[in-house]
Amino acid sequence: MQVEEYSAPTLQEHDGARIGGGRERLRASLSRYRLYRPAIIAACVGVVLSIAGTVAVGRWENRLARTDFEGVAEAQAILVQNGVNEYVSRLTALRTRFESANDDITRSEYQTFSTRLFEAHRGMLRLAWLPRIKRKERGEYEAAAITDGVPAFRIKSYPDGTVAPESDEYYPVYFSTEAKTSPVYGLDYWSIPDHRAVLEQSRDYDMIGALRTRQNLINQNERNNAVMIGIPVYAKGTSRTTVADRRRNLSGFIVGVFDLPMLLQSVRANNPNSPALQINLLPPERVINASGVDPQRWPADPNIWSTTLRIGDADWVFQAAPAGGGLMATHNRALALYAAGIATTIFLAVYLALSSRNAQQLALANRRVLELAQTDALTGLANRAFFLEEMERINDDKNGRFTVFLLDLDRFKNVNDSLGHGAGDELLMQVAQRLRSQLRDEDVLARLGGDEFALIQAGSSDQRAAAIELAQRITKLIAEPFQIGGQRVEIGTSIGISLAPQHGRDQEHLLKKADLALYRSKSAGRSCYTMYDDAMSAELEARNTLEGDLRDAIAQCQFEVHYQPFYDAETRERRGVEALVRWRHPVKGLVPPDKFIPLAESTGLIVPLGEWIIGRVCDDATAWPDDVKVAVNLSPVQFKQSELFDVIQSALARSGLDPKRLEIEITESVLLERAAENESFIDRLKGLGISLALDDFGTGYSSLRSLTAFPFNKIKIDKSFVANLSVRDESAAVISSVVTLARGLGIQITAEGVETEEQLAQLRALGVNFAQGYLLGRPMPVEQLEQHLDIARASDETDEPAPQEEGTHETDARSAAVVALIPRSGALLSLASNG
Ligand SMILES: Nc1nc2c(ncn2[C@@H]2O[C@@H]3COP(=O)(O)O[C@H]4[C@@H](O)[C@H](n5cnc6c(=O)[nH]c(N)nc65)O[C@@H]4COP(=O)(O)O[C@H]3[C@H]2O)c(=O)[nH]1
Repeated sequence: MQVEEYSAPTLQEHDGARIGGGRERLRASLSRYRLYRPAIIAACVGVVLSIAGTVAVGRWENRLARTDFEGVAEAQAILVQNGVNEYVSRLTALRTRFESANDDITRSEYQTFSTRLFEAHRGMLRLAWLPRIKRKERGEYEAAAITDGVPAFRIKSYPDGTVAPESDEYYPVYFSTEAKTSPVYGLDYWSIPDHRAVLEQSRDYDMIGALRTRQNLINQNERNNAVMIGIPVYAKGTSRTTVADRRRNLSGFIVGVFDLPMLLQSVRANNPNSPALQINLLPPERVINASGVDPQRWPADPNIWSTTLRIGDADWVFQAAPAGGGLMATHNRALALYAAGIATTIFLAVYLALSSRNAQQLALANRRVLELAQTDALTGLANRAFFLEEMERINDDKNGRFTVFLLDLDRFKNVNDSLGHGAGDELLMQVAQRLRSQLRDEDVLARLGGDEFALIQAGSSDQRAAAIELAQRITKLIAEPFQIGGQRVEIGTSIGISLAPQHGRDQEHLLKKADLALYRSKSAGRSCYTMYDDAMSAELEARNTLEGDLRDAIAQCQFEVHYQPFYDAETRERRGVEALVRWRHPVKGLVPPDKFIPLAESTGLIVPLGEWIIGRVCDDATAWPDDVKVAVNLSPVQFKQSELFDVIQSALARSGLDPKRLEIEITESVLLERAAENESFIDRLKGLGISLALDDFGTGYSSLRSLTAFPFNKIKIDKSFVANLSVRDESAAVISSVVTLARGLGIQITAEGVETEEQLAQLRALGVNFAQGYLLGRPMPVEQLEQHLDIARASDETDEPAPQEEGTHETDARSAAVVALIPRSGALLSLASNG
């Protein structure tokens, strides 16, 4: 990872889908319509049904009302007919009276008789006697009337009321129920054309004539809706057989005027429960229209009911209409039904709308829960669960051809550790965005957790080529620098690929194989991709077998600790030994640590194994002379165990080994994590008197910062530097600088892997403190070492060959050969001399 200052950070926007506003709005409207469709349909159906119901009930109500109305109108017509009949019968009674008495009736008799008739009938306006006055009788009559108390009685003409001109005969109002001062007295009905026509007809045919009077005659207060009935009176005892008889013998007319509204009022007063009607009475003149319909008898208005009334000798038209203008019944039921229908509709529509909305909200909530369950919260990608489901779904498709990629970010941990988790999160989001940009819609991208991503590439014609092409693109894209919080960050990605159906169909196999390939990419140096092949499975199988064996080995104590001595580079005096573990495999023989330590570390088995080693080493070392120090390697995995300090302390306590004789060797990678915890752990170790060595210096990170940050007592220069001493001048230069630096810090230096005298001489010249290597002694079992030490002590006088490591790799003969060679190297001599 490289971290540099970056001045203008620009974070790319999340590449969410953007759809045109118009389409979006249309889609929103459609989905709203779909949501509320049941409510809308219910509302429409409800309104239609309400209207239909209202119309039907309205019609039914109308029919009812019409029937009611017709019944009432008919009853009123009967009542009016009765009233008219009664009225006419009274006029007829008056005629009888006149015809029996003839001229003998005096004004006062008339007054008495007619007032009785008049009072009994409220609709009557006037009852009058129109005598037939011949020209020569005029003066006599006028004088008699005045004598009777009618002031200034004169026979008058209609319409201006002036004195009537000379005529053969007159029919003036002579007797009347009016007050004697009324101007009606003397009015000649013969001068009123329509009155005269009716009267002439009634005279000629001895019938009761009737006339609808529409104009005020004399009295301005006279009502318009009046009916005049005229009855001819013939002279007593005269013939009335022919028209001529009747014309000749006519002595006058009884004229009655009754007011129609008043008559109806009186009818209604006698029937208070009858509903109000507007009633019209039309005279018998018939007007037939073009279609042959009598508009009076059969009016177009359906609200008018009509019948005929017999008045006098003619049929009059009686018309009745509801007083309010419409039919009598209101549409209460229809309105109530309409109101109830609309209210029910509204209720139902609102209920359905709310239910739909609730259902939608529930569905949305469910979908959100499902989404959350399927989505990685940080990146918004699919999560592991969804990814597995998708694989299964695609697997179910018989023709499913797809490629599985597993991706692991390289150096992501360093970003997290150095820039913080916020930066780590931001980096993951940007990685997700870059990956997404490389995929098609049908591909599936997921974050499985941490810095692990996975994707399914949908099948294409050349699956393998397409997979490689995509892997190359992704590797290149992720290797490009990121800008995180104003800083430039460089990482990489390792990819493992498996193909379906070639490498299997079910998700378990495909993921396992992609994982194996990923493992290979990582061990191959990262930032690369690997496609699965069957050899990887074989390797895995071997590894699994080894893991099983390793577990058994720990249980069955198949391990041994061998010791390799190290010496003072200058004097070649022994200084101590390094403990190096070996596995005595029942079948494979002695297995070196680099074949099982990494596996023990990845499986966590290193923890119990390491605990055993420390105990073993402490126990062994207590038997050795005090000047022999013992160094133990600690794995980074052990270092993370919080119990490690207690393990070391109790091993020391149990064995009684002086902590000053114990040296802990760690590699620099241990120090890169958990700096604070490491510092306190190291302080506690040093507090006990244990010394600390930095192993494999020159490989890996080799940061000088570690040297100054932690209180190392020793640096162990890696054997690769020593091997290169004679080949590359830089190696000597590096060792020289480290020696200078270490001296300045008060740290001692051990050179590992010293195999030749030349190397030893060079190292000595460079100022290295200690030397360790095959030249001086290979790792060896404890008995051999102890024997060697004893021998060494005992052989102060006798030459002894340098001790050799035993093992299945070396035959006894070979060991003997090596032993035979050692004295020629001179190492034994120095051991012996310094023993
Ligand atoms: N070519 C060459 N090699 C030489 C020479 N002198 C010593 N060596 C080898 O160099 C390795 C030194 O150990 P190391 O760097 O700590 O490297 C060790 C150490 O990292 C690890 N290891 C060994 N024992 C333990 C242990 O008990 N615990 C832990 N955690 N790691 C251990 O395994 C590594 C390998 O151990 P070994 O196979 O024993 O290999 C040993 C040793 O046999 C030489 O002149 N030439």
